[in-house]
Amino acid sequence: MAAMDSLFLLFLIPLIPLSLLAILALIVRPRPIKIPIKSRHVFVTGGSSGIGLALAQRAASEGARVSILARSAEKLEEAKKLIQLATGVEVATFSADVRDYDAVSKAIDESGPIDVLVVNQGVFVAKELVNHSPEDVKFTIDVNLVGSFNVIKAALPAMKARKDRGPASISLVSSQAGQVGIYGYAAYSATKFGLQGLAQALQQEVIADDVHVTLIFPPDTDTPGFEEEQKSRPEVTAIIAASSGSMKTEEVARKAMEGIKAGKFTVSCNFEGFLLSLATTGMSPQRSCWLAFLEVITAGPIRLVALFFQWDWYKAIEKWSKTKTK
Ligand SMILES: NC(=O)C1=CN([C@@H]2O[C@H](COP(=O)(O)OP(=O)(O)OC[C@H]3O[C@@H](n4cnc5c(N)ncnc54)[C@H](OP(=O)(O)O)[C@@H]3O)[C@@H](O)[C@H]2O)C=CC1
Ligand SMILES: CCCCCCCCCCCCCCCC(=O)[C@@H](N)CO
Repeated sequence: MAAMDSLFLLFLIPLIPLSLLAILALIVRPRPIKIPIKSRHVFVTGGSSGIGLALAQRAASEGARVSILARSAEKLEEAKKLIQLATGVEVATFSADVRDYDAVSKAIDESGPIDVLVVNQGVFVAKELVNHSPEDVKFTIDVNLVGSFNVIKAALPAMKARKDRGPASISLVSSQAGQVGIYGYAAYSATKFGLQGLAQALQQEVIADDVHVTLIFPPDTDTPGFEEEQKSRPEVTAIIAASSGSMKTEEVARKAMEGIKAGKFTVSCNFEGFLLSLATTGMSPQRSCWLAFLEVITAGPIRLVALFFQWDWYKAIEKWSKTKTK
């Protein structure tokens, strides 16, 4: 009898995860979606350098019509030549500052209705807040956060008005420093955390128009912007950021494009980034029942892992501040 009972229990055990998975498959929202790239209009802000340039080139090579926007006309021209050389595709360039709503709006209207909007422009200087001038803090917020609002607001009416053109996408390039606050990134992290709120609210507002929002979270990436940042980055910022290693620009663009096409809300770029996304998923939408399953069963343990990371980082900060005050 006892043997029968334990056999029965043995059959019952797998039923628990299986029914959880079945429930999640029923309830995850929004529903999974695929975003086509070929023959569509992809518009990339900050498309003249680094991650944005790599994304624009990737979209062109996949058969999209591509527009790029940035401030410097020279850098835009260079990027245009580079993409043409690599893919044979001629991209449209728009010189505008994302802080200037009218200029952004004019460029977007000129470019024609957008199917896939990639909001990627960003500035970053790693500096302790005490050493950061109020002007620089405001500049970071204006370009990274207010600029993103400007771009999306300017593109939204035409994106919502599309008829029979398939699912559209608005993706935003955040940062792993937009999932966890990091020493030296008070202003920068604040702007990238801001994108999370913008993206979550926006997804609810545009789902009925078949527009799908994606947030991309790269680690340190070997772009021209990063090269510049490294010249003055506090040592402890570099130590903490090293927990997630660094990636090649093309690799980040490949991950980002895969995520956009798969219609994911959250896109992590490496293994540490995947852990970070599990740890910080909170109230964000999840389209995949498999990932939802993983989020539910790892919720407790991943918090423990996060606390170990914090332990390690605070040790580094303590050690570093001692050597500094000596
Ligand atoms: N590199 C990294 O380590 C990481 C980067 N990121 C994020 O990825 C994004 C791209 O970064 P990355 O490729 O490194 O940066 P780059 O500095 O290499 O390129 C930035 C791009 O944004 C444009 N840009 C900057 N300011 C403005 C503005 N006010 N108006 C319009 N365009 C502007 C630049 O052109 P121009 O100057 O001519 O305007 C350029 O095309 C950023 O949002 C960044 O925060 C996230 C994680 C890691
Ligand atoms: C639960 C476990 C979590 C484990 C991993 C945590 C690792 C976090 C590292 C954060 C690195 C931030 C890099 C910012 C890059 C960036 O945006 C700058 N280069 C400026 O552009």
